[in-house]
Amino acid sequence: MKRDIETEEDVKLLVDTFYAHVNEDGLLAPVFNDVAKVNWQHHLPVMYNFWSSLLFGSMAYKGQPFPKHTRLPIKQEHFGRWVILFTQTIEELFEGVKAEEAKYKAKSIARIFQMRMGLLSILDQEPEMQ
Ligand code: HEM
Repeated sequence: MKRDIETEEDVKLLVDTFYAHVNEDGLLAPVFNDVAKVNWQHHLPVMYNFWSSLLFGSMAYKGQPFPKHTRLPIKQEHFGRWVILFTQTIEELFEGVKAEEAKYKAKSIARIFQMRMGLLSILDQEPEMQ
């Protein structure tokens, strides 16, 4: 039986596994590596802090995520894939209340980003992302 997300080590495993999947994905990997030229040694610890703040209220993340995304060439299909990979990663590794919370928060933030980028209207049905 799988465990829930309980420790900082669990968050690290979640983030590392998720971005490993992102890096194998034909749609998302080029955005991170070719367009944004992400420095993974920098980005991964930022994402540990982000998810630790969201799930455990650690307050370790102090940034503003949205502006980092506005100039990326990303559309609904990219967000859809991001959410699928994130959901699959959680389900691969964990189960429980925090695991459900992480999936829900990821979906909600993806939806808010898309609305702010004009990719999704408040009236749109939630796309099938499961
Ligand atoms: C199509 C989907 C997405 C793509 C392609 C994408 C790509 C990126 C890129 C390229 C960066 C900048 C990394 C760097 O240069 O250091 C970034 C940062 C970040 N992204 Fe995303 N992202 C996506 C969706 C999301 C979603 C849904 C969330 C939240 C649930 C999220 C949270 C963040 C956070 C917290 C940062 C760090 C911002 C900072 O440096 O403070 N991203 N993302």
